[in-house]
Amino acid sequence: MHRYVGTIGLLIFLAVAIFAPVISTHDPSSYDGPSLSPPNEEFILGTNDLGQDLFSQLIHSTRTSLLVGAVVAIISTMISVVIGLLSGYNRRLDPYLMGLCNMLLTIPQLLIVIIVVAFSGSDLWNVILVLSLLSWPAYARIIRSQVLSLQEREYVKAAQMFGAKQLYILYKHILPNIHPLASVKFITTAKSAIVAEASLSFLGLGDVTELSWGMMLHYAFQSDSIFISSAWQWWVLPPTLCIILLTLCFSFLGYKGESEPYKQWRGIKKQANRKNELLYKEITKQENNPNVLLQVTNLQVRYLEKRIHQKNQYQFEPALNDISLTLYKGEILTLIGESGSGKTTLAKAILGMVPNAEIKGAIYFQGESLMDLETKKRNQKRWIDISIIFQDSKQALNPVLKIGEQIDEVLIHHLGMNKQAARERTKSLLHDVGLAPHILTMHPHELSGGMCTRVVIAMAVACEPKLLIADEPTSSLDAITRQKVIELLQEKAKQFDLSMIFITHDMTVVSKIAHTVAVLKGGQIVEQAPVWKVFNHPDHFYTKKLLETRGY
Ligand SMILES: Nc1ncnc2c1ncn2[C@@H]1O[C@H](COP(=O)(O)OP(=O)(O)OP(=O)(O)O)[C@@H](O)[C@H]1O
Repeated sequence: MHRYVGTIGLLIFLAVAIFAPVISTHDPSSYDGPSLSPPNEEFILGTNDLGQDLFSQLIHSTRTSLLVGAVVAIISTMISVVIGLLSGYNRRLDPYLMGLCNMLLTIPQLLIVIIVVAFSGSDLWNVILVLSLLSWPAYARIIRSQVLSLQEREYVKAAQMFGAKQLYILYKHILPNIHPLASVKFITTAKSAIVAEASLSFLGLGDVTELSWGMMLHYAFQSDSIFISSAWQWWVLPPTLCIILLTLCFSFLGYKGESEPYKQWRGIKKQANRKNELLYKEITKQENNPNVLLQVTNLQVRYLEKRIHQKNQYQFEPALNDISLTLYKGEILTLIGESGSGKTTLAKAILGMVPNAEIKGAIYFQGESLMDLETKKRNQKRWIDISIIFQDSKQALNPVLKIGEQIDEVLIHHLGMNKQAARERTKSLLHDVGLAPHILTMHPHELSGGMCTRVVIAMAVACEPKLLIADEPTSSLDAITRQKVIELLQEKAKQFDLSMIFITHDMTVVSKIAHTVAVLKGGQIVEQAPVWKVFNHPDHFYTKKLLETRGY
């Protein structure tokens, strides 16, 4: 909607600029009327102190503002993109180009513009050139960072490895990712160039041979009559409003409003919340079993992004459908199923970590409804009551913090320990997971994948939670390390009377660690049973197929 308003507004301004000679009723520079005439039939917006028609001046000024905005935006965006690309690609040129950027960024720009225009003459093209040359550095830096980061992405590396030419990579992978930045740069620069030109003209530094809204304001404020008569209403207000409206049109153009699917989505979420309320009431009526740790009832999760568009209607496909499961204290439940069956979504839904999704159903933890909790309270449960270990342990650790600091942070923030006590406990936690004390001062990139998994396990059990959710923690480990990590988790489960939801594709791991197994297929649990039953007498044909393909 905002974009439509912006585009229509800009098109109107553009049409006015193009057809200015046709729309205007007088020659804007001729002295056709009486001095300071109020609006009347002949002079729609009245006249200025020299008897010139203000309406015609206003219409012709649109050309100057649009010209300045468009040309400055084009030149400045092009310079930003070229300098950003050169700097990102060429390591030799980079320090010089970035040095220039930094220098230009530290100089007060308005002052420079005023000095340069004052000395070089206030010709409109001088103003355009100065504004263009001073407004590129900030975005050139942003584009350079983007180029540097894109060059490290897997898909760019893969393209380089299969021998793709630099131009191909630039066209196919780099430019499409820079395009949104360049669009934003264009819009913001056009907006500020229009305001800058108007300000310069207002200060008397504009081109006196070109009509502009700023120049109209400059002449208006030079005339004493503006302060003692009502002439300001037709001399000052219209150009001021035009500047505001044109910049607003650019702002609207750059504003990314709520998309159509999102609007439908909000309606769906509202309905879900109402249904959830009814379900909670029903469940809370039921008696609580003290041995039940986690109770998931009729859980349905639909992602905003997982949708199909049919007959002008968006349909959001469920990633999880009607999931119900019970986890008892001390139980280790493994979740198995093919890729995309919803295992990770279930883990994240329990922790409330799927923000862009509609969630129906109920999740009770120790008799308390997790979905009823405010986000802050639910987040507080993380680490203390429920911990999660993600698939890629290295990614879960902060690369710029030392391992010791990361574990200390959990203990200090969640258990309120002082620094010294936290450090002692961190040492003992690392010892428990079989890591030497010198790990404390190392960064994640200095550790192997298996060591990172151990660190994450140490963090996950640091606050002695009741439930640990482990999402394929062993998938990237070799057989021996995998075995060690499994034993470690079993030991921790015993030590802290921990219940666990363990997600894995590995049947050997299931057979070693699980008490019960839940088999997920297409977002639904097709079978849930004790591990011996699943391995010996699976009920569902999908479970049988899954076991057969894994050689069981
Ligand atoms: N952020 C998301 N936005 C939209 N759809 C998503 C998102 N995350 C997951 N999905 C979809 O939800 C479904 C379940 O995904 P999920 O990651 O839970 O599967 P999984 O069983 O954990 O897979 P894997 O074993 O490969 O990790 C998939 O169809 C996936 O496309």
